[in-house]
Amino acid sequence: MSIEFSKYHGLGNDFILIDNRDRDEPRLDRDRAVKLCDRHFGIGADGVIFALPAANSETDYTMRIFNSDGSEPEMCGNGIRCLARFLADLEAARGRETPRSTFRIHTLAGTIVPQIVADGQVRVDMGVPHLLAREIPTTLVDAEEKAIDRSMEVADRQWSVTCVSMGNPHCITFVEDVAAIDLEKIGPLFEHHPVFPQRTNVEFVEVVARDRLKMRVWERGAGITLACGTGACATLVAGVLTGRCDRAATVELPGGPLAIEWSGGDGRIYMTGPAECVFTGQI
Ligand SMILES: N[C@@H](CCC[C@H](N)C(=O)O)C(=O)O
Repeated sequence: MSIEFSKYHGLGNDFILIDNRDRDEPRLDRDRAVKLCDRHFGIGADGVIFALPAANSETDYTMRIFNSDGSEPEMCGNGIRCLARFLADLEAARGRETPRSTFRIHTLAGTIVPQIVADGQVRVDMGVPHLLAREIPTTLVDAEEKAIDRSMEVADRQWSVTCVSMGNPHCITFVEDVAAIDLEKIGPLFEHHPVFPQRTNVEFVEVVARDRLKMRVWERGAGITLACGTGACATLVAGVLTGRCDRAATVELPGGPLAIEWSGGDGRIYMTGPAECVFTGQI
């Protein structure tokens, strides 16, 4: 069996994209996805994304994603920008008369709407953030409480953390110097900490200015990545909730910047950033 794939990245957060529009189940199982993500023995990627048929009449397509460890997250911000470009490319190749620039994508985190804008960047309506402990989920505070600037112990040290769900869980810590964090060591300890029953993504953030945040991430199921879209959104929310930043800011990641805005009107988060095709091939 041969399967066509495309490799895309959003600020170096890279994915193998599979056209899965002819069937409801992913064409590859999790074990195969893990092998393909391997950077030495496979294609190399942070995850595999499947473009599936619409789940209902309110959406155009469905996105499913496997992390490089084979687990399935609810959402992926950089991934959904890549998916939008991939779908636009597929529709253009099929000669669709009026190529779409906006897609309503069904995800495990609800409907997410990416839009390809004039300069080729993708602006995504990421929905509203969830803050209650049971929604993250975390047992750091009571189920109906919010974990904002709460203390937790990791590696014999107290960290002040804020927890935000963008459909997937994030634990954000503001630090003086983000470069000084030993992410390789500390990241997995947060990810697997017993207060996060579904594990967590963890972001370390330095406030450069009220509209500029520098962030490094350890992703659940993928480890250190060059960028995390949902993580950048969660970071801005944590910054606003703790009075550290404005509602619109640039989040600088190792792979480049993302523009994030938390609307004071509808409470939704908007993320704008690039997505590029690197190469295509056949498995
Ligand atoms: N890189 C992503 C997030 C991918 C999912 C994450 N690893 C998880 O398990 O929640 C992004 O850009 O948002």
